[in-house]
Amino acid sequence: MKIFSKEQIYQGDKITEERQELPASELMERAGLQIFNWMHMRMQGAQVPVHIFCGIGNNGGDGLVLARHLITHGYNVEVYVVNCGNSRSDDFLTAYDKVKEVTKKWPKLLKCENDFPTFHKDDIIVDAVFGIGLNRKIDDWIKALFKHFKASGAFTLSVDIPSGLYTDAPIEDREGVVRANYTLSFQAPKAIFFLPETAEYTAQWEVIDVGIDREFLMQTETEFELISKNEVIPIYKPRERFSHKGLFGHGLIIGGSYGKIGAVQLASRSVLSAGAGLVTAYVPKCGYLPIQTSLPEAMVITDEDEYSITSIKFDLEPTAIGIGIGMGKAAESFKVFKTLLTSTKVPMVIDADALNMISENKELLELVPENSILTPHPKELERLIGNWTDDFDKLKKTSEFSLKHKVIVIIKGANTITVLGEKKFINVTGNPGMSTGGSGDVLTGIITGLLCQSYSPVEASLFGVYLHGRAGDMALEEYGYQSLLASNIIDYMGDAYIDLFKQPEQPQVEEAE
Ligand SMILES: NC(=O)C1=CN([C@@H]2O[C@H](COP(=O)(O)OP(=O)(O)OC[C@H]3O[C@@H](n4cnc5c(N)ncnc54)[C@H](O)[C@@H]3O)[C@@H](O)[C@H]2O)[C@H](O)CC1
Ligand SMILES: [K+]
Repeated sequence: MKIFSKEQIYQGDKITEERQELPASELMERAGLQIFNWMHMRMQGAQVPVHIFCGIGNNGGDGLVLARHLITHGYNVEVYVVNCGNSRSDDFLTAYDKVKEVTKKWPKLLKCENDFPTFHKDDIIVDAVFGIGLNRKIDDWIKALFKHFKASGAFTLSVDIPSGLYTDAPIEDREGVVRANYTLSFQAPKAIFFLPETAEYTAQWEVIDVGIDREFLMQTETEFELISKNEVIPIYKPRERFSHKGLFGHGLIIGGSYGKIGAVQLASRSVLSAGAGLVTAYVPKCGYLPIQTSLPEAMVITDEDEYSITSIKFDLEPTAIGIGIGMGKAAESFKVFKTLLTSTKVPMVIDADALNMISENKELLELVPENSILTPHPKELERLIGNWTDDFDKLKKTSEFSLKHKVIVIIKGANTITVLGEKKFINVTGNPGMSTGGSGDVLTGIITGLLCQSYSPVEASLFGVYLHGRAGDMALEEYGYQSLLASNIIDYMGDAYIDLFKQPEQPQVEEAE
């Protein structure tokens, strides 16, 4: 799913109004009605007090349209206009007049803290103060209002985005942002719902379709894209009936050192669970027995050294290589890694200590083959690209790094982001149970396994990250957040594949009018 920028959203509105020949404020009418439908379906006429806080722009206008529908359907509604400026938008004013047509109880004007209403924790707050149009720091009394929302403990529903967030810039003051229990966002989610510094402001989100011009939506290229099942199904390569293991490639996992052989076992097993035909583990001698006994499906080649990798010599032709897991940074390991970078022609996933070796010897970057996949967690990323001031700065620097060195960077985290030049793909699967030792080794193995089956490096990255997270989500149901182990993620890879083609269960609730 595409994630549009603020400028693209405004442009989409304009194009839609022209092409569909819509009267002014029709999109706002659609937006407000859809939010009403969402609430009405859940509330079924319940008389819970609903407090709607409207700004003076179009986000506020959406709140006013919602208020009108709730009032005409007999809900218990209080409407407030948060008087944050003088320039009310035209559509806001139209929506305001229409509210006055349906009730004698006019919206209350809030100008300062003394005007704040009190509410109960069982009430509902609708936050329609600021949408994507926020363009400067908010006043202190509005910040106090948002703190007042939070202190009440009432369920807070944000319209489009939690007020106080910018769509394309970091937060200025963390207390000046509404904490939404739910956000109903128009046409597409916003990137800030997924970035580490801003995701916490909305516990859940849903997209509301306001009927923006389809052609515009299809043809507009976006910087961000959300990767969920719909996006990976077209990537999936089905198996032919008469296939054999020779068609699915031979993965080579290079890594391990004394005490860190398990990482290679996990990655090698993941290569096979992702569907590669064969896997070979290249480990120091001390890894021979553990891998042979714990993973009979794998072949093992050992280094000359007992404890670490000192010479990478093999006479097989791997289809893809995953390197760095548990490898350590011994001087000899560095030398052979450098040699491998110059000699290898097959696609490569570079992880863990291989990334750290690159960070400590930046000249290695010149040798990294084009389209290699780098899989850093945030600390490893910082060592690679330097520190950043905020999420936006981090993504900008990662894009520059990706463009300069022609590599794909997978920033691992709660919403793993795959960066390919300017483009950023945000993954939706995965859960905090996966923050456990070995989880990254599994990801490296899965992506290597997909590269073996002729998925392109971008496809393997997106599909691999998705499958890894999905398998983790399915494993969570059995093991729970605390007990989930990296090997459980591998156990659920089969289910993650099968789940790709399962139809979601249809909700049994009838739509309200
Ligand atoms: N396709 C869609 O997504 C649709 C979205 N809609 C809604 O419209 C808003 C965007 O509306 P806009 O009027 O451009 O901006 P806002 O309502 O977010 O408010 C801006 C408003 O407030 C002023 N302002 C900005 N920053 C501050 C500040 N710090 N302090 C005080 N005042 C501030 C600014 O000058 C404006 O006057 C979008 O989010 C949706 O909710 C459409 O209704 C339907 C189509
Ligand atoms: K809002």
